[in-house]
Amino acid sequence: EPVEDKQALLDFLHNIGHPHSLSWNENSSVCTSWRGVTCNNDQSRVIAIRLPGAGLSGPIPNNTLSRLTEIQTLSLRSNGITGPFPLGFSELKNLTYLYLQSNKFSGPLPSDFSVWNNLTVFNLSNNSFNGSIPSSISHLTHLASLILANNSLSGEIPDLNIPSLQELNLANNKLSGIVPKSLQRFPSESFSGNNVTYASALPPALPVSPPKEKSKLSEPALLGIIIGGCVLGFTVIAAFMILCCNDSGREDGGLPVKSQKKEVSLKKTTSESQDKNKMVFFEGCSLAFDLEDLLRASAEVLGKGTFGTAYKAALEDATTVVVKRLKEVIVGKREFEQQMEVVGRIRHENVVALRAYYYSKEEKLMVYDYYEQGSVSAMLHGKRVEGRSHLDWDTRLRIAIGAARGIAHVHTQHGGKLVHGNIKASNIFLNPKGFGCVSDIGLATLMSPIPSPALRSAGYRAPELTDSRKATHASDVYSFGVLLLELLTGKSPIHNMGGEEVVHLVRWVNSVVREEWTAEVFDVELLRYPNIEEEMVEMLQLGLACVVRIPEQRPKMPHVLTMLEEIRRMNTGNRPSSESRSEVSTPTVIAADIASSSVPQ
Ligand SMILES: Nc1ncnc2c1ncn2[C@@H]1O[C@H](COP(=O)(O)OP(=O)(O)OP(=O)(O)O)[C@@H](O)[C@H]1O
Repeated sequence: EPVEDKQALLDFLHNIGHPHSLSWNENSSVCTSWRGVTCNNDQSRVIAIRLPGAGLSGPIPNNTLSRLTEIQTLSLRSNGITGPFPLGFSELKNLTYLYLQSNKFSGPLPSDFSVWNNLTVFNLSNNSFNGSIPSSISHLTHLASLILANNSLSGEIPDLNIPSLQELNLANNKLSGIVPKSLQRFPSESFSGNNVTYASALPPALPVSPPKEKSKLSEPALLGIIIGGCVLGFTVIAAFMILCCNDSGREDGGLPVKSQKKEVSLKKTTSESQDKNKMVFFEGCSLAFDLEDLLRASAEVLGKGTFGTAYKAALEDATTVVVKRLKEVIVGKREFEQQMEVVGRIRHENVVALRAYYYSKEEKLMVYDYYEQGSVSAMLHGKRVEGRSHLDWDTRLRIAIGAARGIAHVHTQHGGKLVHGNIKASNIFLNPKGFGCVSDIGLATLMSPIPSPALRSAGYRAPELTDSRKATHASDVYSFGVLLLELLTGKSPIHNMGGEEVVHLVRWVNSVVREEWTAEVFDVELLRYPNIEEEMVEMLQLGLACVVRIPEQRPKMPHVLTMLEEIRRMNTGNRPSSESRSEVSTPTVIAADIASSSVPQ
């Protein structure tokens, strides 16, 4: 039990306005039963406080939360907290996520940023902070998100040279002067509602293209983004698991614990009229269940994705389905239903069938078939299960061809207007014939936009796509190209090469191909197969064509499919024997061809 942290929290609560409902019992364990408090694994320190919308009021009492020296996440958003920015927070050296938005803070922003070496998200929006934006913010070398919108900040925007910064919002303040060069890569909305101008002739809405990089990807920007992204992703998953396991009485639809084995119930603590909102089943669905069955089913969390949480649910008749509980659906019922009708009608062996959906104000569920083998991402990057072999070349080709067939089919739907919008290895499964099939179709347009680039989707998203809802056929092709590179290299779209350097797959492959070729680009697991270099190189060329920067220059999905099928024909029909191939080009030689033909990023 972290006794000192516990006392600091009690001192905090006793000295700030709070409703009766928020009471921490001194005699109970701070780590397991205090609402909004998370401890580290050995329960020796408090590492996160999350009290959003908890009804806190008045200033943050001095020398209370600042004693939580191991805290990483502090969320006090949407309360009625007044007074200045608590100076003691600047001493919290492990702080990574700070959410103080939507309170009544006033006075200047902090100016000492020397201790926050890990700060990744800094959100002070919707308060009454005034004074200028300190240039010392650029000491925050891991900052990915800086949100200071809707305050009364004035003066000029400092030249914030923070390469890791992905999201910036300074809108609706009293800022003036010129948007510094270092921040012109952000869209004009980041600065709207101020009196600022752009010095350069560049159109403000367009992000400034980054300077053409040289061969190696050593940009600190990427490093920051990725490390920030990884930390955030990790923390979100960890926090989610902790919430699932510990927080049984949540009001926000949290998942009551059933057992220690992460088995959860889908039933929400809130009740709602289920009569009006029935499960809608699609044709060909032999599943017989209603919402009650689904909510009663014993479920297991498969993972939390961009659009919500996926559960594996075992129905009483022993059928297993995947239930996706969507969050942040921004469209109304009608639009949601229309999209579901389009997606739910698709019956194709390379598209994961949407079996049913449920829509109500409080709950949006989608029901899919369950794929026991897991996703292509898990197959490629997951822990090697004893006895399970790695993905051989033929399987990878079948994954690519199947996924391409599925996506090409999706692109023909709804008068050619349907877009997948979220192609990535974790959304691709293997159908019974061992070919890829795609899931998660058409959800991006229904959900609130994912900040650009979404941490989870980073690496797959086409560079032109600033709003995740505006995906196009061409941006799908880009994401598919990344998938091809992933299958070829065995590397995640954003990965670490061993040292501290973080690599963006597309740029890395491009740079290797452009510079001096090494066969290293291919997954070492594939090198054990004889005579597949030519196919791999063809596929590499295709992948690189899909990920060119200019959307119009990317091939269309049917063409990509044809090319892949041709590669497979090479594979199954025309593959020369190992003897006759021995004098054929090595990857090194062939790569030179690619280098001269590929379009650089
Ligand atoms: N039909 C399914 N069968 C088996 N596993 C699934 C199925 N659908 C999703 N999963 C797995 O559940 C986990 C969570 O899926 P989910 O789709 O919510 O997140 P994601 O794929 O990581 O991101 P996104 O939300 O962007 O698709 C992933 O590991 C995914 O591969």
